Amino acid sequence: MNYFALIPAAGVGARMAAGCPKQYLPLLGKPMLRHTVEAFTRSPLIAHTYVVVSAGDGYAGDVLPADLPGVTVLRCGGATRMESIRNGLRLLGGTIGPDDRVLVHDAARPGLTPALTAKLIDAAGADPAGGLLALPVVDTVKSAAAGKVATMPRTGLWLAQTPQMFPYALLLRALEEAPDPDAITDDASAVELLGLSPRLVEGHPRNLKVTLPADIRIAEMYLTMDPET
Ligand SMILES: Nc1ccn([C@@H]2O[C@H](COP(=O)(O)OP(=O)(O)OP(=O)(O)O)[C@@H](O)[C@H]2O)c(=O)n1
Ligand SMILES: C[C@](O)(CO)[C@H](O)COP(=O)(O)O
Repeated sequence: MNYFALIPAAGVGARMAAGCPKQYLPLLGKPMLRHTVEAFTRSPLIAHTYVVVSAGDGYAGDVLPADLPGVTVLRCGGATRMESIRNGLRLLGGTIGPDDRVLVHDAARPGLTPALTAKLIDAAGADPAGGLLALPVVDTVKSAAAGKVATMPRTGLWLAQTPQMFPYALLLRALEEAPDPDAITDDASAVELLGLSPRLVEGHPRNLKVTLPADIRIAEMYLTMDPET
């Protein structure tokens, strides 16, 4: 069984309001996407890394030159994260075997390390339902609906990170069969809709999703830290 990384990188980062898609913003002088890709190219467990960008992406060629070893750019991005991933998986049908594992990882999570990838593969690589990095909720959780605020029990709640790792055939089927793809915000939820329970493996705060401008400084701080922490 081989492990492949698939990085959806076709979003624009609307919440960032930057002059270019957020995955190309410099972190410590290097585009965010390059940090993310290198987390996989530095991992001996990953056979190849595929990056999904939009057809008209004008940045990818500079950030990920065609001769970057172990990396292929696929210009098949869609209107949503899920569409970008599904389009990439369809294109890789003849390349990745049904039981090979695909690790889907957001371009916007540059703090991933080979150690975290190894932890996920070690804990869930053999699980037919797959698995994902996630963090147990540490804050008190409130719900607010129709003017009523209530407190939710936080026991058993986790925040999903990526990579999210599944057998290729299972993930493609889950995304093809999802009844409401717009409601699917991560890959694991599509697999859960098939009645399966992907394994939760504790991740690390350094693997944050860079979503808001303030996240850039936090991501840079983690990138200066020892990747084994
Ligand atoms: N049509 C899309 C939308 C998002 N993504 C990717 O999905 C990941 C997670 O999405 P998010 O970080 O939320 O990206 P955006 O939707 O681009 O940003 P925002 O939520 O800030 O608007 C990112 O790596 C992004 O590049 C994608 O490949 N195709
Ligand atoms: C997949 C994900 O990173 C899990 O936390 C997240 O849902 C993706 O972000 P989006 O803003 O929902 O696209």
